[in-house]
Amino acid sequence: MRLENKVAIVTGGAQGLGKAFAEELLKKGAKVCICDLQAAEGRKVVKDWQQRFGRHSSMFVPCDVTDHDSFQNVFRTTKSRLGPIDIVVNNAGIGNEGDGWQRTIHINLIGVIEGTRLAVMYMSKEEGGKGGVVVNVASTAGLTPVFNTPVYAGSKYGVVGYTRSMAANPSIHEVGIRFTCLCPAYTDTTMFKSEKIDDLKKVDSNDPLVQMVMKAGVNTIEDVANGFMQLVETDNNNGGVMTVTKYKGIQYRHGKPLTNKL
Ligand SMILES: NC(=O)C1=CN([C@@H]2O[C@H](COP(=O)(O)OP(=O)(O)OC[C@H]3O[C@@H](n4cnc5c(N)ncnc54)[C@H](O)[C@@H]3O)[C@@H](O)[C@H]2O)C=CC1
Ligand SMILES: CC/C=C\C[C@H](O)[C@H](O)/C=C/C=C/C=C\C=C\C(=O)C/C=C\CCC(=O)O
Repeated sequence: MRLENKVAIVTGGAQGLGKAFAEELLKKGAKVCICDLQAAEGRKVVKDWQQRFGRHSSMFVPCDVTDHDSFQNVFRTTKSRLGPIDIVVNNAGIGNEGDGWQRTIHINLIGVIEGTRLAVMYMSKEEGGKGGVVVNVASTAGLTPVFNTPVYAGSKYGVVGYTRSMAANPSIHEVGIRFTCLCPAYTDTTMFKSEKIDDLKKVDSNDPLVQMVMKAGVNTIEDVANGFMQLVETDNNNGGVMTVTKYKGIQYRHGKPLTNKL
């Protein structure tokens, strides 16, 4: 997919991976709407991008992906201000395992399903759209058990299964949308820092969590953004599940689609 003048929505784009994904799309000439709970941060980020990439390059819409009306407003506003939507990145996520764990499922799984359904409504050729690509951000915690975050892992397993099932639709060619999944391992963002693993490493390198992280390694945000761009730009990867790990790099599971030369 050539990205020049394409229109993208990135949820959870005010910081971390979502912000990085949006910035890489802007660098390739796409126009991007980010949505997030963090309105002040989101507006600050977009103000910087408008100075760097042009006043009409990007926009921010405050949104809670668990609130259907607020989420639908993102699509409606993006289409009216930037044009028909080509790319939807369901990235927003949290990692709460304690009180209020249900919100982890609501944001990480139900929010992704909501965003994917809105993407079909706005991009499907059967609905008058131009087709496009959906990138649902899961995690390697959606592919392998993670003993200390079972709720989070459950939400991410759900994202992988849901996304692959959407891609398996026999009439997918009439819909004209690629459904893909991005599964990074640990990545150095605010979410990862909340795990306080670095503090743990100082105390007990025999801790099973430390050992799991040491085995998987910790990605930089750039490592994951590189995988993300490959996922978006490769045209024949419907159903593709991409892992990004420090020790294996970028890999597709279930067979590796060719990376088309743009
Ligand atoms: N950091 C890591 O180690 C990994 C992260 N991931 C996934 O990548 C995605 C992004 O993670 P990070 O950038 O690390 O997290 P982060 O915590 O740095 O950023 C998440 C963003 O999502 C926003 N957000 C949270 N709930 C929201 C809601 N209900 N509606 C709208 N926006 C909301 C937050 O305000 C924040 O700006 C998440 O889905 C996460 O599960 C996957 C694998 C590894
Ligand atoms: C509460 C959540 C907070 C932080 C967690 C991070 O955000 C992140 O999402 C969690 C990642 C967990 C990864 C756990 C194990 C990773 C293992 C590997 O990457 C290596 C093994 C398998 C890779 C998957 C596969 O190809 O089978």
